[in-house]
Amino acid sequence: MSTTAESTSSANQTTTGALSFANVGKRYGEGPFAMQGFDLEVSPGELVAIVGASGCGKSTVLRMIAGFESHSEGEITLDGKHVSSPGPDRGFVFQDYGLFPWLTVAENVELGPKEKGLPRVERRGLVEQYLDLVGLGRVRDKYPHQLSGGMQQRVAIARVLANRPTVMLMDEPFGALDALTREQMQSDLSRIRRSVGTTVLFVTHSIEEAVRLADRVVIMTGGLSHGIPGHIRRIFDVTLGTDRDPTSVEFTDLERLISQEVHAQA
Ligand SMILES: Nc1ncnc2c1ncn2[C@@H]1O[C@H](COP(=O)(O)OP(=O)(O)OP(=O)(O)O)[C@@H](O)[C@H]1O
Repeated sequence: MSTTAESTSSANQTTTGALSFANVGKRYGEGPFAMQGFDLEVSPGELVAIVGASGCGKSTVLRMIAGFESHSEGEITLDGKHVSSPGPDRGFVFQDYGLFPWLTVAENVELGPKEKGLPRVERRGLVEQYLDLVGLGRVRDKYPHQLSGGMQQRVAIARVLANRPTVMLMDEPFGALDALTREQMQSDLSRIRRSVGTTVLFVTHSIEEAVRLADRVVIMTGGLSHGIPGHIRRIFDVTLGTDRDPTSVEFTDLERLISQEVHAQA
């Protein structure tokens, strides 16, 4: 079982999970554009972090890829296919975990494969594989309320990965965690995504978190409260390698540059 999933994953690393936004804009109802002119190409297996002031449209971008929201103009494609509704090729990790409290950890992770109609033995294999990957094999029979916040978020990640998505969308996933747990989750996410090869779009308010995790950092600015649609201000490549030291000069220099851009006038 694990061999099958791993070979699918390595295929992901080179072939699937290419996201493209071409001149994408979003209006809620008949209101003004909340965001507009969003152009971005994301390569398979890339982790792109989106930062920017509150209300510039970061979550809107994720929700449009997820298919939770329609886009009003432009085009979004995943591996060349137009994105218009939710699908198992895109998994969403929310800040508040979104686990079903009446299901055990294993049952939560098994949900997606069950919906897909996979046979029981294959489902169990996936549950084991992804709970092991997030380090939670031992709590498979517990309920979400019996776990810490960090553990619940790990279950949420395993639940998404068990669907073997090509893209994982993460909206402030570690925002509710204490600093130590958050750091641990960041290094776990780096390890996990290297292992599964899924493309990741990651929204965060923490510039340090973005620099720790991302291949590129997209800075958004503007938004309805500024009177102009949210848009991309600048994109930074992060070329700090895999073992990033937040106290290094290179790290703090980049963090400072990004912070200046985020806090500049819209
Ligand atoms: N369902 C909705 N209906 C109407 N307006 C909305 C809706 N969802 C978001 N908006 C508006 O769209 C704009 C962008 O919201 P969005 O949540 O994408 O911003 P954000 O950058 O993620 O903000 P935050 O960092 O605070 O989460 C905001 O002005 C928000 O009020």
